[in-house]
Amino acid sequence: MVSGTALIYDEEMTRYRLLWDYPVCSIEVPERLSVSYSELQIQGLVERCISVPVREATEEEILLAHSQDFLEAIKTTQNMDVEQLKAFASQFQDVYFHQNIYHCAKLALGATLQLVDAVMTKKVRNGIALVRPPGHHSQHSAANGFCIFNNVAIAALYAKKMFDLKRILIVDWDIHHGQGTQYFFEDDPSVLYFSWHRYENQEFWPNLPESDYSTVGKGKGAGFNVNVPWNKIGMQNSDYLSVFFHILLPMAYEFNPELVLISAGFDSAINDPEGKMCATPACFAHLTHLLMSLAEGKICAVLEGGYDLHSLSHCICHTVKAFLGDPVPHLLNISSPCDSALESIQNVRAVHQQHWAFLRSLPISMKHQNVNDDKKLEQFCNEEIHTSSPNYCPLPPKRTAVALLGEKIELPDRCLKINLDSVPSDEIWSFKDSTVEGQKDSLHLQKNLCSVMMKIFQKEVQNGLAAVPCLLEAIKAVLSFCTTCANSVSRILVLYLGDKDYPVSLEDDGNLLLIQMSTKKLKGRESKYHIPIFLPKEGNNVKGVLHALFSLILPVAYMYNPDLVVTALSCQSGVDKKILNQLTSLLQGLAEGQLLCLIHDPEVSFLEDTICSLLGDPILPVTDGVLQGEAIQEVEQQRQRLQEQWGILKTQVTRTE
Ligand SMILES: NCCCNCCCCCC(=O)CS
Ligand SMILES: [Zn+2]
Repeated sequence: MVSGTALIYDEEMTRYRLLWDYPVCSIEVPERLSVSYSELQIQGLVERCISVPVREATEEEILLAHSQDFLEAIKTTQNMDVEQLKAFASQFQDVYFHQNIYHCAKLALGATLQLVDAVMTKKVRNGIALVRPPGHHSQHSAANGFCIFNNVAIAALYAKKMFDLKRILIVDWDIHHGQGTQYFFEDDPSVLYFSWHRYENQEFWPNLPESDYSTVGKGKGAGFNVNVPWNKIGMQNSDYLSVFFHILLPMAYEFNPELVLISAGFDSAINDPEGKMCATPACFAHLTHLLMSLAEGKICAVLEGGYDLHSLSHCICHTVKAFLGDPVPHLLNISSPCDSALESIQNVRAVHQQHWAFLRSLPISMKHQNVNDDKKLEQFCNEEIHTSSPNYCPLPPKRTAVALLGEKIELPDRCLKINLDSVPSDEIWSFKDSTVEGQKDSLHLQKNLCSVMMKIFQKEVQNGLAAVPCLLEAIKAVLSFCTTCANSVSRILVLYLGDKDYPVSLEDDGNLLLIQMSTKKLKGRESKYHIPIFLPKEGNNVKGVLHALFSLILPVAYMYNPDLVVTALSCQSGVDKKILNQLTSLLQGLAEGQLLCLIHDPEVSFLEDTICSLLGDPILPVTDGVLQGEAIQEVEQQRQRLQEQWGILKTQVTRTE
């Protein structure tokens, strides 16, 4: 199983800087790399990564994207004096040159390609290249916006050529539009380019009409270029997560990429002088985590922008920790996106409706700019960053406590087996679903669940799994355990996949959120904290689980912000096992990864897959990501109904007044 996170950095890339007075470019300083790298060292992350050396890109690699003339021109900067460098720079927009910048641009590109090689040849699972100059603004024959060679665009072209890839996703979360990258792949359906960027109705740099949501790609590439404009500053974690849930993730799963490249610019984080946004460094741990279930975890993050050294270095550390599989921190106060963000989300979904199955059958209208929610006018954000850099502390080993498996499977040694007392293993399987036979059995059940949960709460393990005779019994046992023994747990999210009517206790005090996915319409009383989701069965397969996951379950779960997540699944539920593994993997972004999986009447193969998901191993992609009409309608109706209580579910501006 592929593991390991590559960290690619060389201090040679700090050896160029601005040599004359050019205010627009003064923020792009060498310290961006050196400060970030030293923060990685302080947090003990350098030694946890696999160091991969940089190399110079070859001319052939540069020419994958750039013209020969452009390359020859850049070469000449090596022998220029400052006046000549200044004159040379004036032919391009917002970019400066230095005698050593050509060398560093070759190293930045070489580092990027080294990362692609390491991931594609399975030396590592994922990784990050800390490079400068950045790349996503540079074009066939033009340097632009601090960028010389387009590192990520060439990485995609290189990966297609060297590894014969057919589907590559580029996620550009930098706060500037990577127009250079867009131009390279506008008519190419094999590269899905996604970018959000500060736009302010074309008032913000690079002030291009083609950066708006209406640019969806050309010809065969139509639908494979996705622009999400931020028309106000001050966007927060909720705005960023909403775009992932309601636009990027459904598209990414439908596209099913073989490789994910991130144009990882962190000028989209709080306190950045360019972005003036409010998303916290911890948010980038979640953005990273949410992408890690794609492409069997093959992700290459390449640094683009990011100019506040403190914010930048903490964002990079959060990204690396997520890559390493560390628990991702709680995000507080997730709620409805602001109206301006909703307007952008609505418009992106409207123009892409014809290109993506998950949107096709929805009633989405265009919404033109007339929103003026001044909430985003404030220059600075109301939440200071929680960047008290965690003092260096080794995390508990990523272990999974497993109970009640009998002898059917031998567990990976990374698991902690809860030894059963003297109950002979064959008896364990004797439980019937309807009732738990005899007092002994339910007592036995309780004891085993308690031991798994104790280990989770004592942080001896990250998460746990228990094969149980009856899901409803087990859920009740878990809840009673938490109320009695674990006072640190005040909010529990239970995701129950089954048809039994769960006896919802009357009090809706919010310390239990039950989301139940069922293939039959549940008559149970629905309330804010009891969400029944009906998913029609087609043949023996339940469709729309992924759609429900992105449109409903994850957004509500993030807004609820539980201390513990419990999944209660039954193998007979008719849900594709690969989808259940995606669900198990994605839900680990909540509750700092404290997840307990209850499985009824498990099949061995499913147990093994679930354990792999819990251990953070790469999971298989879902091939039939294309969703079905009816299921989408059902989920859409639930979303419409719940969005008043769970604002994160909104996907369009609702005129309340
Ligand atoms: N401050 C408002 C003016 C905007 N100046 C933009 C300068 C180019 C930025 C390029 C960049 O950051 C690469 S990620
Ligand atoms: Zn940028």
